[in-house]
Parts: sequence; structure tokens; C-alpha cells
Amino acid sequence: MNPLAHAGARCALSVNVNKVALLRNTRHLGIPSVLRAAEQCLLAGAQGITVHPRPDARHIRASDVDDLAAFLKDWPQAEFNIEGNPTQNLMDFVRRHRPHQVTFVPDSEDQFTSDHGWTLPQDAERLKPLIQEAQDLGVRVSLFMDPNPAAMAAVAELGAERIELYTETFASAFGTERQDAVLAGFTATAEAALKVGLGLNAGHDLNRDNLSLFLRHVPGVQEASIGHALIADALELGYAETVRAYLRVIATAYA
Ligand SMILES: CC(=O)[C@@H](O)[C@H](O)COP(=O)(O)O
Ligand SMILES: NCC(=O)COP(=O)(O)O
Repeated sequence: MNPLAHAGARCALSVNVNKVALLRNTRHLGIPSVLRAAEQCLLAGAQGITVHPRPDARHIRASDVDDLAAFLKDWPQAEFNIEGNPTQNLMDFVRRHRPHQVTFVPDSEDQFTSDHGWTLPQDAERLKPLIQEAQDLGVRVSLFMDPNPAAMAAVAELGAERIELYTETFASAFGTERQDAVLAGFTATAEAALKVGLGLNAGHDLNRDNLSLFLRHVPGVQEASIGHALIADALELGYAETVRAYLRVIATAYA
């Protein structure tokens, strides 16, 4: 156990509602409702809502982002996090809505799902003005990054406030003989990020089984954005019970 894991405040849960929209989009009936999903998750104690409006609008559409931005004005404590590639459609949403946080993700237009972080310093020049623009609009910038301690100084140099650790490699190693070695890479990256003054988020394929181990070992995680597994759980348990279950997992990681 890394003692630094307990140094900061408890990790916030931001529910990614992409998959609610994905199901909704298979009919023209407006159900299940993305807004009602967000409301139920917040009522159950989630601290934020995340969306990833992809250029092909396969799940979250521009109108969902507009509706959520308006809805969240009545939830001043809730964080709105919009993810996407700032060289595609993302900056339009940032300019229009000025969410609390934007997460830059280097996905291609037809990416199946996010599967890697930015490469620095190669991506630095095109990211720099976009980071600056978002920050000038009052939006915190987080860069989606693979676990690589050596890259953290370059992120700090670019001026982003946070990174989001891409956690799929941890999720797929969870419960295998690779788990501890993979986790050590995330811990080392988090320590390097904290050392250069970066904040820390995490996401991708986190779930009720693997989340606690991650939070107990990786120091300083401020926000976990969870979508696919949480919405799948909600189909079986309901939103409120599911969000409470995840919040219990987070609480026990700090007990
Ligand atoms: C950025 C990230 O980690 C992703 O998990 C993403 O938001 C999920 O996208 P899909 O829901 O389209 O797979
Ligand atoms: N940033 C990660 C996210 O929002 C949700 O990822 P997943 O839980 O759907 O894999």
C-alpha cells in the first residue's frame, strides 16, 4: 500500500452517461433519458457527469451536451466534464458551454473506444494553443495519458492542470499475475504527476471490482469517470443503488 494514497481528499465519482445515449439512439422515442440518468446519479451522490460527444454522434449528441449544460446549472456542486479530441469537435462544446473540466483525448474520428493517451512532446505544439484557449474560457484542462512517469514533466510544461490516467491496462491486468507490476506503473506515474504539481483523474474500464485496489494504491486520484461498467450495473441494480455501491467502494478505499 502506498501511504500517499491517503494524502489527498477522497476521489470524486463522475458518471459517464455515453451508454445511456447509445441505447436511446436505437429508437426515436427519447428513452432512456440521458437527463434523467444524470439526475438520478447526482441525487444518489455522484459528484459529476461526464460525456464524450464523438464526431459520429454514435451516443452523446450535441443536443445532449446542450441539455446537460442547461440542466447542470441547477446543480452548482456537480462537475461537468466533457471529453474528446480538441482537434475535432470538442472545442465547439467548450466555447459554447464552458464546462468545469475538459479532457483532451487523442481519438481518431471513428475510434471504437479510447485506447491510448497523448504522446509528448510530439503532440505538444498542437495542444498548447487549445489548452490556452480552454483555460482562457475558465475551463480546467485534463490530458488523457498512458501511465508513463517520464511524460509528466512535459504535461506540466504544457500548462494542463490535470491528467486522466487511461486505466484500461490496469483493468485488463486486474486479477492476473501482471496486476501488481501494472499497478506499480500507475503509482509511479501518479507520484511523478503530483511531484510536478498536476492533479490526477482516472478512467476507462474501472468497475466495482477493480476500483478499490486502484484507489488504495494510486495516490492523489481526484476524480474517477466511470461509464460502461456503471451503466451496465445500473441496468441490473438501478441508478441509485449502483451509484451508492460505487461511493461505498470509494469510501472503503480510504477507510
Ligand atoms: C476517454 C475515455 O476514457 C473513454 O472511456 C470514453 O469516454 C469512453 O468512450 P466510449 O463510451 O465511446 O467507449
Ligand atoms: N474517462 C473515462 C470515462 O469517462 C468512462 O470510461 P468507461 O468507464 O466507459 O470505460
